[in-house]
Amino acid sequence: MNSPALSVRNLLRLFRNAAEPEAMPVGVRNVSLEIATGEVVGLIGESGCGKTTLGRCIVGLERPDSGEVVVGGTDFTALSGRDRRAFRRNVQVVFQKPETSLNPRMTVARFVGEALANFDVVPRGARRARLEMLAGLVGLNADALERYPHQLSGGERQRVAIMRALASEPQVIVLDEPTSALDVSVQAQVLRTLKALQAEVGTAMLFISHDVAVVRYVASRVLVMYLGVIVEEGPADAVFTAPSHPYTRALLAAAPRLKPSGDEAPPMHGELDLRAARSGECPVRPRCPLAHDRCREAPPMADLGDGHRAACWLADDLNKQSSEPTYREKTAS
Ligand SMILES: Nc1ncnc2c1ncn2[C@@H]1O[C@H](COP(=O)(O)OP(=O)(O)OP(=O)(O)O)[C@@H](O)[C@H]1O
Repeated sequence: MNSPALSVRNLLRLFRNAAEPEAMPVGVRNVSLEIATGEVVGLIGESGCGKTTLGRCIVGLERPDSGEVVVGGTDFTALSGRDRRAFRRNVQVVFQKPETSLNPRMTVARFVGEALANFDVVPRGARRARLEMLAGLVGLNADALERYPHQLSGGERQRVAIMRALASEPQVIVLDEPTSALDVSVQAQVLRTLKALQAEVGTAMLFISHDVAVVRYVASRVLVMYLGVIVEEGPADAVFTAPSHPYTRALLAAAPRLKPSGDEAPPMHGELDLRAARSGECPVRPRCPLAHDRCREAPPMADLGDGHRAACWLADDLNKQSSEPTYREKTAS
């Protein structure tokens, strides 16, 4: 990879539950990742596994306990005050509900124009042309620029949020479940726009979703998170066609639109439960249908080639097994 647009190193952000002081704290545990310019990386995992916390640390809404978030060579976590605020132009976020970021009293032109002015992106006289260009990029008509949020549909509002995120020409955009609140047909349109944007603007994107089918559509690389750690990562094709961690296999098997018809991927036992996890062990052990004695020791990331890695003692075997034609046919969407 050329020098990455985003490099997260050993990021730690844990929350303790005051009511259960002996339980393992929840959050993000020593996560490292890189995203290249123009790359869309998907982050999948069950609700509560730490996806949003990681995204919030990357965009500076949450301060990590330790670790680095390096964007264009600068460690964002080391900045404070005015430097930190100014640096925000490089890392933008799009949330699930655009209502949480749009200003109901501002037209689209004013709302997005504010970002152009705040970050001094283009001279005042060039702002209107830039707004029209940005509207075109996200698939909005120029007349939408004069509307207020309540005059737009849900899909249009999300396009405005994406437009505002793009306005400051960031190096990285974190999209946290950006299409989960939209109707399925609108979701598809917004996803197509995001894919087109990837080719056009070259911003690095971290696309967070619990919907593995959506991630499969937009991302070229995928990270799978479990209780705050990355348990599998790699090119989307490799992870989706040859999942090599029991958790990834269970996650894909449970996805309505990717479900294999066979029983090659046994489901995880029970719910995500941190109280069952023991430090030093494989975090998935209490729920893993393939758990064995060795899993009392946390497995290292096994290198499966081409950047595909999985933290499981059985990763090589699972990789071979799920690369077999029968499994691949069944998991093809
Ligand atoms: N400010 C906070 N204080 C205490 N606990 C928190 C805080 N923020 C997050 N958590 C806990 O950290 C864990 C991870 O939450 P997070 O929202 O990052 O997960 P997620 O994978 O994004 O889930 P979801 O898809 O439901 O948003 C959860 O157990 C959550 O309750």
